[in-house]
Amino acid sequence: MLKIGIVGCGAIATFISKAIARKKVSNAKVVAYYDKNRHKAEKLSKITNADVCDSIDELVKKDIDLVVEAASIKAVEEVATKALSNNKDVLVMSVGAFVDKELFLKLYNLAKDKGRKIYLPSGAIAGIDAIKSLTFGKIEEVVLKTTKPVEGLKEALKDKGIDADAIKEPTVVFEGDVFDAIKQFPSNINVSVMLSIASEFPAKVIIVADPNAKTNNHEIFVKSSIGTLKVLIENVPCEENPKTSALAAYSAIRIIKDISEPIKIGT
Ligand SMILES: NC(=O)C1=CN([C@@H]2O[C@H](COP(=O)(O)OP(=O)(O)OC[C@H]3O[C@@H](n4cnc5c(N)ncnc54)[C@H](O)[C@@H]3O)[C@@H](O)[C@H]2O)C=CC1
Ligand SMILES: O=C([O-])CC(=O)C(=O)O
Repeated sequence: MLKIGIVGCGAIATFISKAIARKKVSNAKVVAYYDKNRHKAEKLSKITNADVCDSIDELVKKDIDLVVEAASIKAVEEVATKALSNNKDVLVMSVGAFVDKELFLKLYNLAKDKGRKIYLPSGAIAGIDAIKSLTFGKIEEVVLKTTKPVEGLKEALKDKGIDADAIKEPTVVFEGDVFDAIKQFPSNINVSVMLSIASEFPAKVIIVADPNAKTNNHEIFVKSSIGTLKVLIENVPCEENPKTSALAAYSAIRIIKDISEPIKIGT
């Protein structure tokens, strides 16, 4: 039985908790939660009967195998460092944190020293399996075009001084590299960092705010000497947090299932 601790008890943690409680993953159980808002952890503990912790330190000292970070980019360094130092594997949802190469190397080396694993789920995009394989050839171009309903981009647009309510037609609100994309849209474009890590190539990113969109769409283009990949995924947003696609949560659930079972399907 894979024992899990979850840091961050929002939309993704809710999906994971329900999937485990409903036995969609039968060889795993949630043992502990921590959220800076204790009330959110208490809500999820009612689903799984797991303990509610008062700190990350308390959670990583529990008898668990895997710590799931589903909180924020800012939380990743502390959660992953403490999990790995306490001999736990860690699954990171806020992959955008790894745009910081120093942090990536620090956690990579810590995991290596400790003999532990860092899991980065495909999240809200598809095609990571093929993109990883394409790195054995020469990658020439990586582009991500993300279109989201205006509502899902509202917070980030406000921070950029853009009035989301004034957007009446599909509008490009960002065009640039992955580094600026994740800085300006930290809760919307973790997928661009995932794509760049998988392809080992900095992605060009275009973000469109569409007042008529009902889904979070990600169009991926990767040109390489091995082949050209084009993927379009139209994701249903989570009710609890429309910025986040349900697929992102299900990709975490799928990794948990893969870790807990004797067979792993796909790359
Ligand atoms: N890799 C991917 O494809 C995707 C990644 N994400 C990222 O996954 C993370 C979780 O997403 P959601 O569940 O939708 O977010 P959410 O906003 O619904 O929930 C996050 C929870 O974490 C808590 N939290 C934030 N910082 C914390 C900290 N330092 N310590 C403890 N708790 C903390 C909040 O109180 C909240 O309850 C976010 O960073 C999000 O941007 C989201 C979608 C796709
Ligand atoms: O869930 C999505 O569609 C993508 C997302 O929010 C992210 O990558 O941060």
